[in-house]
Amino acid sequence: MSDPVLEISGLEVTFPGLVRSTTILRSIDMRIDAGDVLGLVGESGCGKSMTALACLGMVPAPGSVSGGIKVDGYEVVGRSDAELGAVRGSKAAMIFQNPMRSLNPFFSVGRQMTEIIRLHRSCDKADAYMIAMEELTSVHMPDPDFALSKYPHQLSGGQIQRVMIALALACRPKLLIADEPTTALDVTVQAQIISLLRELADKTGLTILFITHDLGVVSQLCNRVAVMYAGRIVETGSVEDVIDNPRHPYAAKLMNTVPTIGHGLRDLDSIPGQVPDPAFPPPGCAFHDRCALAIELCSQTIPRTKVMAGAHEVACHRAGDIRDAAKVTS
Ligand SMILES: Nc1ncnc2c1ncn2[C@@H]1O[C@H](COP(=O)(O)OP(=O)(O)OP(=O)(O)O)[C@@H](O)[C@H]1O
Repeated sequence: MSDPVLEISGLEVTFPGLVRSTTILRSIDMRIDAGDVLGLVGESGCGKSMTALACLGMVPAPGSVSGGIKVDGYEVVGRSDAELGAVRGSKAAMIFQNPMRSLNPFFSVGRQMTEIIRLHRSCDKADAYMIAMEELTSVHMPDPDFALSKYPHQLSGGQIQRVMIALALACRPKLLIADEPTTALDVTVQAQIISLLRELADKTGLTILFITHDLGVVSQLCNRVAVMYAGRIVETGSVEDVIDNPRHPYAAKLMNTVPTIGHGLRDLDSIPGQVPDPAFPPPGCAFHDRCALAIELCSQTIPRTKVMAGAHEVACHRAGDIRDAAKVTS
């Protein structure tokens, strides 16, 4: 088995508070192999973005990080900002929901792209411009020369997201982290960006950690899924394992009872009850008070992760019973 592109082990992220500290991420283990596209899903506030930020050593102060995060073999936890320069861009690059915020409105797209490319590829201005043109062509920007001459506000949301993907790829990262990169785009443009990412994964073997609320996108784009709940990974497996045969009651709820919205893609924010406040985590399994299958043990003991079959892993005391439960709760 080849070395993973991303290997997270025992990751915890904690923020100090006036009265008590709050642990946002708990015992996260995750592995992404070369060429995998892993969808990280879960309700709002469960810790998806914080996991992504931790991978680039970008947890905001005063958060503290413990555990291990290896990106292409390089340990991220405990590194200084200067050392993390070796990871950001060249080992892992990130694209965000609001790409406009990542660019400076006062400089042309061309100037910003060439400066960043020169920083990572040690080349002169003319070569950086050629690389920018090539990368914009590879993300199907209609007129790359024209796009490079424009200021960010003169391009559409979809075009700016293509610029950000091109910029990320120009640095030749091993891992692309995409944090809800299509949420702010209209449906047609969303579909174009998803199909572009799928094409890049197929053609170049790009490894992607894709954060989303949208299970339709997971089915189209990803080959693996990790489901997060209240700062923990509760189920991981292939798309077929997790979407067609979920074993955690939370994942089963997401996959079976979530209504279809507008354009036919399913959104996650509709399970009755609420994700617990991370400052006051319930004892035992954090999902037990929303779970139709909970037994006494669930309110007492945090379930360990069990391997169901192959790479399908579930952290639930009732994981063995969930095939029937999924039918009951749907
Ligand atoms: N800078 C911060 N300081 C303290 N707590 C934070 C900070 N940023 C996020 N959190 C908390 O961390 C938890 C996880 O947030 P995160 O943004 O990772 O969730 P998410 O799953 O990405 O949600 P969404 O889908 O809405 O983006 C939340 O409870 C949030 O309030």
